[in-house]
Amino acid sequence: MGEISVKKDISEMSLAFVGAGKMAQAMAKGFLAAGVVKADHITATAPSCRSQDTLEGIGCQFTHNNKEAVANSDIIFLSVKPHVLPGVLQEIAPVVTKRHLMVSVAAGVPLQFLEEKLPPKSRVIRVMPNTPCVVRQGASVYVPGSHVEKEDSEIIKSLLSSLGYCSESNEGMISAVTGLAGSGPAYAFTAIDALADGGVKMGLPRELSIKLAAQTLLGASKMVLETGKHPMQLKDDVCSPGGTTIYAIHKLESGGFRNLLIDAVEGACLRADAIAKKAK
Ligand SMILES: NC(=O)C1=CN([C@@H]2O[C@H](COP(=O)(O)OP(=O)(O)OC[C@H]3O[C@@H](n4cnc5c(N)ncnc54)[C@H](OP(=O)(O)O)[C@@H]3O)[C@@H](O)[C@H]2O)C=CC1
Ligand SMILES: O=C(O)[C@@H]1CCC=N1
Repeated sequence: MGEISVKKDISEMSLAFVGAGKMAQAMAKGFLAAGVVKADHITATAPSCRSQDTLEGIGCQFTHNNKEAVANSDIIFLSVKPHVLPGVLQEIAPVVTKRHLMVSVAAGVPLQFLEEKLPPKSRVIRVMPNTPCVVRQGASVYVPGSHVEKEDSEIIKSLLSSLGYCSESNEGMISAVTGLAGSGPAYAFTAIDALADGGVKMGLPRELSIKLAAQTLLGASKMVLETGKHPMQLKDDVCSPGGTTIYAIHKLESGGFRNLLIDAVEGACLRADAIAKKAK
């Protein structure tokens, strides 16, 4: 996680999450764990009280009033579901000013749509984060809108880097990023659960199975990131000739394991594209 020097003091800035659900909570908790933002500088909004205890429990403010939260904050994370976003943009547009840096995490909602629904020249950035932000192991990209200044991008890069890996991207890539990294944790959780089932089937206790499965994926991921070796070379290093692993790999290949993962990324990517078309 590289440190970035930003002239404005981010720790003095106030953040609002419009939408206080799973993604907002993951980011808010990650920011607090990283110590980049003060808890009492974060406000989250939602129509119900579902998330209130969690947000207040970590020292953040919670309100049902979107306009007030936006008016009193510098950086606004639009963290409602994509189909809810048009109504929210219409509601908050009257209080959005030059002060505000608007950051949408909504899958599939294009920058042009966001910019058109907000006052002219609004500074808008599109971000695709993922839930491992909560443990500061997120993988995010951001795409600056047409009226974003260099320092705005630096602020977002600095904030997102505190939550894990982050890079600037272009909007043409963001659906694919969504299919791979935005949705990706769900594939990994499913893989961990299935591996744990395998352990249980072969006689291991459930708790040990889940730990072994999760730590195995964590260790393998770290090896890819830290050795710089190609994943298939690392796979070959585990496969002893005539040993156990190549028998398992044969089973995976027979079942179309790689095809399924490629299809999964493609499916989520195409869904993000379909959401984008609806927003136009
Ligand atoms: N979950 C993920 O892994 C990821 C999600 N995203 C994006 O993040 C966004 C949020 O997703 P997620 O957190 O999963 O969804 P959740 O359903 O967990 O959260 C949505 C939040 O929006 C609130 N909300 C609903 N209507 C309004 C409104 N009119 N004004 C203010 N808040 C409102 C909900 O309140 P209430 O609880 O009262 O209904 C809830 O707090 C989506 O656009 C998604 O595409 C992006 C990357 C990853
Ligand atoms: O499933 C979704 O639509 C959101 C966006 C990426 C991850 N979760």
